[in-house]
Amino acid sequence: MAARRITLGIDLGTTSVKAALLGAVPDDPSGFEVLASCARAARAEAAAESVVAEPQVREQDVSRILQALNECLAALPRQLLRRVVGIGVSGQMHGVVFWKTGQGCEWTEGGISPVLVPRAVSHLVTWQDGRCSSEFLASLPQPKSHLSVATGFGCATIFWLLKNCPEFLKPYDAAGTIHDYVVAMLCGLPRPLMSDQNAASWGYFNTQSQSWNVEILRSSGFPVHLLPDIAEPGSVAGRTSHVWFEIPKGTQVGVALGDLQASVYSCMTLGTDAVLNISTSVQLAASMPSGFQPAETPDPAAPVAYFPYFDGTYLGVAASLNGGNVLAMFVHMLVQWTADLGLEVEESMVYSRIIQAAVQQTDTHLTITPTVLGERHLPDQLASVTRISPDLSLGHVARALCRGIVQNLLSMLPVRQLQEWGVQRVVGSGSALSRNEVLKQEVQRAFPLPVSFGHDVDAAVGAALVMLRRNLSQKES
Ligand SMILES: Nc1ncnc2c1ncn2[C@@H]1O[C@H](COP(=O)(O)OP(=O)(O)OP(=O)(O)O)[C@@H](O)[C@H]1O
Ligand SMILES: O=C(CO)[C@@H](O)[C@H](O)[C@H](O)[C@H](O)CO
Repeated sequence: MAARRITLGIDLGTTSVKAALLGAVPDDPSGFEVLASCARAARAEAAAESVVAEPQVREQDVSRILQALNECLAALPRQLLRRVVGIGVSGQMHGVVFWKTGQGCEWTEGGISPVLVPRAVSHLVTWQDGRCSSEFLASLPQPKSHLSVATGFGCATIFWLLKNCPEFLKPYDAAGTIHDYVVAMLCGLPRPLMSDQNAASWGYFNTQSQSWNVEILRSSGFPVHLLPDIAEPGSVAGRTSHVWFEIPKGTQVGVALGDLQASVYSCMTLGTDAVLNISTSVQLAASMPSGFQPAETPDPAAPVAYFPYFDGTYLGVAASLNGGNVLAMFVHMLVQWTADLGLEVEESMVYSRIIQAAVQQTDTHLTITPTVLGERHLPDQLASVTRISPDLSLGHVARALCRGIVQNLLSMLPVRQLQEWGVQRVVGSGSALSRNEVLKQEVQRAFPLPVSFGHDVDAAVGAALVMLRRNLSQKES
């Protein structure tokens, strides 16, 4: 009997790194099962001290991300890792990391097998970075793309660095998202490869022609040599250059996906499904009919964006910057206030207490618009709290916060629009949702459509699933 095919999916998220092992199950309607999974908090933001003295800077330490990745791999069953035939990688979109070709990492002995350790690599400037003000963005050339450029987008960050710290860029000759970097390091690629899913998230990329706006960028002095080569998402980027946690040397590694597309891929079973993913941020996405082409020019005021999916198709997406991170800020604030009062409390305990309190408080008049980080289409609109009554219990606040996150998203992409697109069901995904009963209740309350909930390592599952399906179709042809 032929050995069962297993693929590994990795998701390099903003808060955590996740890994999932998938096995093919030909008799099951989904065609796969999750054999094992693992998640590790990266705590990479706290560890990153920026050379840039700007309050809005959001950077992450790449060595912390790789450490979390190594910990995830070490926790997966070795007898399964030995049988992995393909690795799919996804991660936080929009961000940019720089490295020196040939010196981006080192493989060092790590006990069981060699591990990846970053070397000549910058911090990751993430999608949450706010250094590009509205005035700065307005000074940039107009892209030839249907997607507008926002702060935290790779090309905007590079423009900012070029203008404000040109010395910073000098040591580096390669750039990519954090997941492009990991793929390049696993395979020892001489030049990074990037899928259109991630290229579109950097800005100045035309999805119709599948090319960067090279002339527009070059004429503004942009270092175009830093733009990665474009390749199809999930196509083979290369093969692993070392044995890695028992995964054989020479295993195929796919061109990295966006975490949005990977999450959607893991749980959208029908073209009439919408996917609601709540993790650090939150997205509501539905597929556009085949043949759909977005407008030729960007509309920075539009709350819905059209992101490339697979095989020339698009997702219509409301991508809010304010999701699980707003709850995390609230929890962090409570922990800090408690410490200021001379007491100590664990974050995980605060999460479970606020969720419990809000489960008891089934309704509230309190209204919270949770846009603490603004939105890409409304960067200057911050959060607000209204309809405050004397009964301001923890339950009221936590319930209103969860409701606000869902309502804010629906104000960007109303149910009516989903229905016009033919959506008949909503599938919920993401670990902020799967761990929070109140968010689930608010999602069910908000959608007049059937809602089902997936698992909490969805993007990792999606990345593994793309590789599993590609591997099966290669074997069949
Ligand atoms: N103990 C907890 N109970 C409930 N929710 C929690 C708990 N700890 C964290 N969360 C929520 O989970 C969110 C982090 O989710 P997750 O680990 O999926 O992030 P991520 O995958 O790194 O994000 P992304 O995929 O957007 O990059 C936090 O922002 C917080 O809202
Ligand atoms: O949440 C993210 C990273 O943790 C982002 O990659 C989002 O997926 C992204 O901002 C959005 O979905 C598309 O703009």
